Amino acid sequence: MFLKRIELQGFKSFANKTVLQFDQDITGIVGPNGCGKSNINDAIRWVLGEQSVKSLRSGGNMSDIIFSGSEQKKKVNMAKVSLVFDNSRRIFDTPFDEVEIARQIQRSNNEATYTINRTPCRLKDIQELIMDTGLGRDSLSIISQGNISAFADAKPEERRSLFEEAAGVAKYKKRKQASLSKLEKTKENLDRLQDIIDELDRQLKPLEKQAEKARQYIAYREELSDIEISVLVEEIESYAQTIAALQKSMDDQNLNYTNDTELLEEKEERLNHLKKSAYQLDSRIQSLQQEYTKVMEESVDLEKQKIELDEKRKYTLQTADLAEQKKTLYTLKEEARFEYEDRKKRFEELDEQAKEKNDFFRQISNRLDQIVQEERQASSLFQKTLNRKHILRSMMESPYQHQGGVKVIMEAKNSLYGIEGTIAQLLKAKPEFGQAISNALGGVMYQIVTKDERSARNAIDFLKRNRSGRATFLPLSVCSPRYPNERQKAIVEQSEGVLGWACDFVENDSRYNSLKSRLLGNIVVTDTLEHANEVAKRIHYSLKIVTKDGDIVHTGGAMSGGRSRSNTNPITMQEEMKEIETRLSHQKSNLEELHEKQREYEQKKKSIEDQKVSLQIERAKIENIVQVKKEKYDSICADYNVISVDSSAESIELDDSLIQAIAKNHAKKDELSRNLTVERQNRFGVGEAMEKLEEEIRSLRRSVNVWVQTLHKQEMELATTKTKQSSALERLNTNYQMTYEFACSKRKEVDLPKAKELVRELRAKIKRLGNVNLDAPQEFEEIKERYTFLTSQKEDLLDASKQILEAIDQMDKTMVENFTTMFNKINQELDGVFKAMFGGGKARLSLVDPEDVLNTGIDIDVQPPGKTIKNIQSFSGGEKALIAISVLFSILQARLIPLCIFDEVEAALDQSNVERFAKYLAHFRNQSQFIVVTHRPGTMEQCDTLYGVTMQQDGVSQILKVMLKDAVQYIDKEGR
Ligand SMILES: Nc1ncnc2c1ncn2[C@@H]1O[C@H](COP(=O)(O)OP(=O)(O)OP(=O)(O)O)[C@@H](O)[C@H]1O
Repeated sequence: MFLKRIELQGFKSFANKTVLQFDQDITGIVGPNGCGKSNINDAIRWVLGEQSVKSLRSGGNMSDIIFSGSEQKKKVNMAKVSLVFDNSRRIFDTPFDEVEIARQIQRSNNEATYTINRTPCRLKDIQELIMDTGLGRDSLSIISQGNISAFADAKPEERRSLFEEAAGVAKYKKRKQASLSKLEKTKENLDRLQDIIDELDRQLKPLEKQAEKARQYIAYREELSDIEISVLVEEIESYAQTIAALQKSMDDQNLNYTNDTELLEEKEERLNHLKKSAYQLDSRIQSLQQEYTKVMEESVDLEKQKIELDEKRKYTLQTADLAEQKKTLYTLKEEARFEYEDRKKRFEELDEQAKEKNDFFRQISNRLDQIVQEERQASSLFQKTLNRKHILRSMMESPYQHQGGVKVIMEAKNSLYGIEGTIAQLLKAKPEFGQAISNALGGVMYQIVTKDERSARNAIDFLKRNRSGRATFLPLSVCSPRYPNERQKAIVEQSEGVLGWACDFVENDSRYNSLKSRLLGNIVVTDTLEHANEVAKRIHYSLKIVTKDGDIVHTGGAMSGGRSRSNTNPITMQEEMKEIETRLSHQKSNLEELHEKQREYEQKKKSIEDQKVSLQIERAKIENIVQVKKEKYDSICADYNVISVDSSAESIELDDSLIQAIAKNHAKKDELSRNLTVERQNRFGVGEAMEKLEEEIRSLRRSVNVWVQTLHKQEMELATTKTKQSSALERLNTNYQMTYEFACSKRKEVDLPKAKELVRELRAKIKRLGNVNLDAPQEFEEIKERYTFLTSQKEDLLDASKQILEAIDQMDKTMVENFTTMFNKINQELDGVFKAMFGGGKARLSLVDPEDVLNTGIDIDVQPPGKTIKNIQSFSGGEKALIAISVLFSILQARLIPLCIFDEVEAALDQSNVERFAKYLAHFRNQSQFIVVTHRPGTMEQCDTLYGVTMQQDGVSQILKVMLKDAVQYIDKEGR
């Protein structure tokens, strides 16, 4: 048997678990009205998926099919029905030999659950399982009295489903439906896709242009950066060379300018001095000249007197007697002697003076040599200090030469965000505390203070990117101040030798107060290391102590100190520079003093030399005169001695006033003349010196002028070059995020003028490109990719819809074929069945629209024996039922239907027709299984087994299995 068993529990009137076993082909279900027979039919349909509450003859809800209770029996809350099929013939498309389909419903949630072979499943699974098996909703396999009459009364289109079910096209129809909705969806998808594709297509064209532009821009930029980096490096280098050369030249010029200016001042001073000397010399010469003129006048007068006297004596010698001659000669002799001795004495005096001058000259020369020596030493010391100043100045200009990272960050400061400066720049030591503060800070002075952590991160990134070394950053945002505790404070401030706290000796912007106090707030400054040790001991080595000299007693007691050869650092530089400036100023004034002395002694030396020469000349002159005077005296002595007369000449009272006056006059004249010569020589020397000086001053003024102009020009050039250099550096930083050092590693050999021209051209090209959307290439690629993807999707969808259409076409063909075949087959059978049922006549099925096999309605043309009416509506109820039964049997003939459930289908037939029906039904024994609900004995007769359904007072249906012979008795008992 196909349907082996039905189990009902809680379903409608079957409150208790009830099992109906089917062992025979035709099973009759009999019983009085209202006992629950049709409920079995309902139960089968319910399990097979019936959803219509109405067709199940129930209330408004599906849960109304659950046994609702009776006067004697309480309602139940669950209904369950299961059907057990024998599937050894594989009527269901499943590999199991037995298939149990069950449905269950709870009153509480009104929800049904399904199982196939006790595995939960969906309603759809059950529908698919029974599809085209002949058990479907629209088949005639489960048929009631109502269906039978409805078939005859139905419109041709409504009848069609029965034939479709018989032809097994339902699955194709369903598949077609699914395909059509799939096609619809595909079409919708296609439309949506097409809209998107159109939109993308609209975007693609302008985006492609933009992308091309962006690519061009990027290519230009890459080319530009390639060249410009090299150009910038070249330029920066050339600027650096120019700057170095300019600075060197300016240093030289400055030195020249300073030297020349100082020289000029000095020379001008000297010129003034010389002018004064010249004036004094002129006055002195004038007064000497006047005196000399006077002495000369006196000399003329005296000479005149002397000539007159000598004339007289000459006359006496010629005319007087010997005694008188002798007297005269005696007078002459004494005068000659006087003159001789007088000149001799003067000669000796001059000699003495010449010697003295020589000694003095030597002394002055020695002193001058000494001064020259001192000047040389002072000058070399000055030069050394000056050199140190230059070194220091270049160190100040580049204080982080040895801290690569710090140097790079400070150079790129302007193009980086939030760089405040180094600790050394922000915390300035007060005078004399540079050493203490710099040692207290140590390496920390090179840390770079940033606004916040983000700026520090940014700067570290910059160093990494450029591989430019390391640096330590101190974000201001994390700087909390540090203070000594009250106890430390009290002890420190009362200790001997304490100068204060390190932060007292620092000047800074108030913004950096917390920075200062964090780094120096609890460092003590003392005057000496001894005091530092004492304080450290008193505070139990809990604070760092630094001496003014920079020695340190660390927390814990470790000590460091000493002095390195050069302890120049950014903090002490300033102080050292000041100290050097002071030293330079002292050394300079010392040098000037020495120069002054040197000049003074040179002048002295020259003057003494002149005097010496003059003395020598005079000495030589006098030496001759002494000789002449001696000869004259000797000659007069000889003349005197020749005269032998005694004239008592020796007793003559000599009047030598004239001769003395003449001698004095001579001496005076000589002295004046000598002095005049010396002074004139001096004056000449001064004049010469003045002229030379004036010439030198003029030339110096010209040089100073040239230095000033050159310096000015060079200053301008330096400023311009520096600006150009920093703008090139800034361009490197801003445009390429590169430091100069990093850029050097990227540099290529370029021909600078050509490269510059190329840079200009590329810039112009970039400018001509106008606004550029740099995201365009990526956007274009993305959209293009999407466009291609969607286009291929569209192709796929088109293919898919083509395939669906083909499948539908194929399904249509199959359906037409199957339907036509089945229709023809049923039609063929119908006439025979009809004849058998009606005992003659004829019947034929026809398609309303044979052209549209898939949708056409179906007409039945019947002509019972002896009747002429053809309109089916005009037949009686029994006839209509018989027609419907004929069609049903025709279908059963045409195809296998494994199970048919007839619920009082023959109710409207008369006895003879019931018998005919029942006999005909018996034909299908061994072919199909029948479950027949009936009240008609004729039908019952043909049943192999009968189930009697009874309902007692409690409103619960019960089953009683009876064999046919018992049934006959049963019928007899009932009297029907
Ligand atoms: N939910 C339900 N709970 C309890 N009883 C129910 C329920 N639904 C229907 N019934 C009962 O089932 C009976 C109707 O059964 P059914 O229609 O199968 O009778 P029948 O034997 O086919 O009658 P007839 O021979 O007149 O066609 C009624 O007595 C009805 O009260």
